[in-house]
Amino acid sequence: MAAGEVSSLEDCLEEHLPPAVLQHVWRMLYGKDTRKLDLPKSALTASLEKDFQLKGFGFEAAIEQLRQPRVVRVGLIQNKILLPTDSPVSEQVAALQKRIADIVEVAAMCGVNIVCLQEAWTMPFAFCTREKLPWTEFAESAEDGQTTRFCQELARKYNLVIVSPILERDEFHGDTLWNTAVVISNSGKVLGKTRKNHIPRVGDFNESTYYMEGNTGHKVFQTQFGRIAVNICFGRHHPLNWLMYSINGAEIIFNPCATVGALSEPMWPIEARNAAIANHCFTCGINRVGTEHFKNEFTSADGQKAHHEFGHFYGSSYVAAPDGSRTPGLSRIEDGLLVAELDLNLCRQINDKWAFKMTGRYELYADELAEAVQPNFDPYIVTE
Ligand SMILES: NC(=O)NCCC(=O)O
Repeated sequence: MAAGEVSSLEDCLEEHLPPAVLQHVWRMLYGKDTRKLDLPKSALTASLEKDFQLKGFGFEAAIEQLRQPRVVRVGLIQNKILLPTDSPVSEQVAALQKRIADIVEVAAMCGVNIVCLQEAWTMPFAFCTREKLPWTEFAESAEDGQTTRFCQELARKYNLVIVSPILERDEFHGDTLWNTAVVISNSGKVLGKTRKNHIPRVGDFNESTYYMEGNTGHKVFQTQFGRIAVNICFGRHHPLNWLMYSINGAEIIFNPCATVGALSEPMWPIEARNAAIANHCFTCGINRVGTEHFKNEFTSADGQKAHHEFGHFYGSSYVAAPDGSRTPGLSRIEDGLLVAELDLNLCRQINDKWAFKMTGRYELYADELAEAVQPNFDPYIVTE
């Protein structure tokens, strides 16, 4: 176990609660039981050899008369960086690519159709430092950068869709940097890209020093395995961001993140799960793991001493379903692959049951928000 870090909430409960009680606690905390997937022995052996956690769970939907089940397997990958942050940029990227290639191979063995990697997966989360070099050197073209080409090869080889969140350099628009997820089809083609809409200005997340708020709206990508969208990290705090992906038809919304325990851990199990409930879709929260060390000290502008570390990235990646159930999380300290089998029919079944879309009264909010964003907005407060 990493110094001072608990491996997971699930491990703590299993260690300390009697089995008869545990069963009720799981139901109260995680809703309807998810089925444990029977993953191939070869995949389990490979995950042990390559030293990452492998877990698999399935969500059920009711059998319908007129629609076949729409079963898809997603793979969520969380990982530490591998080399010291002052190693040459190209070596850091190459080491991470090798690690991801190993984990994606196991995802393919488990029949995964769509893989999502963590936010800015090719690099340390160096935005705390506010230094430009060498971090901006990790930025690449979304269309034909070496990371996209690497993912294209994997996508073709294993016939799976890959969501690859990177730091993007847009050479055609003044070398602008963006925080972008590239969606690569199982055919190997780049289906498109979608940029992070909401940029944090909290704690050491000094990301606004590097890139701009995304300008790609709320795109949804039609893949062979269902309609997917990507709400990058800080966007998970914004219910309207999730809502717009859902309004555009997303059945699965991936939420690749980089976030640390002291800041956001109490929010983590709630936000993506609530979005799955509110929007009748599946959501997948992915967070990196480990503690990253930077050579030069930086301050948090809070009067405390300068330091070299951002804090602990607590992993805990999970999948939530529209009926409010969720998988257990991956470890808080280890690399991991979470495989989840989803029947996308569950989205419409829950929509028909709870009807949050039908009862949403969006026209009320459209009108009121249109007024609220005007410079001369007068808040509707009733006084005596
Ligand atoms: N990467 C990122 O946007 N992190 C912000 C902190 C958080 O949302 O928990």
